[in-house]
Amino acid sequence: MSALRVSGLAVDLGGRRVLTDVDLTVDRGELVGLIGPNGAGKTTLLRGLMGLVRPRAGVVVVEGGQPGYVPQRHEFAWDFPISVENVVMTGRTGRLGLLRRPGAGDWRAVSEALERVRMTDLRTRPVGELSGGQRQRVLLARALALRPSVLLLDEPFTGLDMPTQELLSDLLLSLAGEHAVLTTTHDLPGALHTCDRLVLLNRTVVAAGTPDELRDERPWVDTFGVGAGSPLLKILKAG
Ligand SMILES: Nc1ncnc2c1ncn2[C@@H]1O[C@H](COP(=O)(O)OP(=O)(O)OP(=O)(O)O)[C@@H](O)[C@H]1O
Repeated sequence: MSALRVSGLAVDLGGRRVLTDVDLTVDRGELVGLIGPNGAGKTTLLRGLMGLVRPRAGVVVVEGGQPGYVPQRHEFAWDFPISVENVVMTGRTGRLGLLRRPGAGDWRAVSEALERVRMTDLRTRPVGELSGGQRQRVLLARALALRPSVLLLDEPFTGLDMPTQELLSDLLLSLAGEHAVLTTTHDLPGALHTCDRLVLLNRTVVAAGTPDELRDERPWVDTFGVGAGSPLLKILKAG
């Protein structure tokens, strides 16, 4: 049984159909890349899987109930005066409720999550002082603090330098050992190199498969609407 199962998902925003008839699965042990042009509905799909937008139709089944969610970095208020470990604790506030103080078990989950992303040394640092790569790891730890089976990440590589991207992609690969990981990305070469499977999305799933199974140009042309000489297709050939 897949850790994440989506079937027939449709989402309307502002009176317009943004996603239609989306089917996908992600198994524990898989790192799956969600790829598509700007406006394809990638973020909307992740938000639909999180229950942040109400689907018009379809079924979403998530092992363990709630996925861990890593939003785009710019969506987080980094200038708020709060330490790394307290940001990671907010990943559990849904569990805590408003009136209960964090208990030993909550702090243990936070410590484990910080250890997993190798941020323990910086746990008391104000988040406003962190680099982009460190911030990305804090958001990942915040998602891990819930100990989810399914991890959803929205463009985690954007704005990171190459070595930091490589570190993060190694981290995601190792997390995929114990989780089902679905990540949106515009880094096509990175996705072809790293992901177990790719899902090409443009309002619906145009194609899905391993990078090897997606060597053919057709689904990429259909997804991105590019012409024959497009650099995107050259990346595909080079990969
Ligand atoms: N709150 C909203 N109200 C109405 N339309 C919206 C809303 N949020 C997003 N949309 C529209 O839904 C479509 C999908 O947007 P979404 O952000 O999911 O795309 P995306 O694939 O994540 O794009 P990008 O790669 O640019 O991040 C776009 O046409 C966008 O304009």
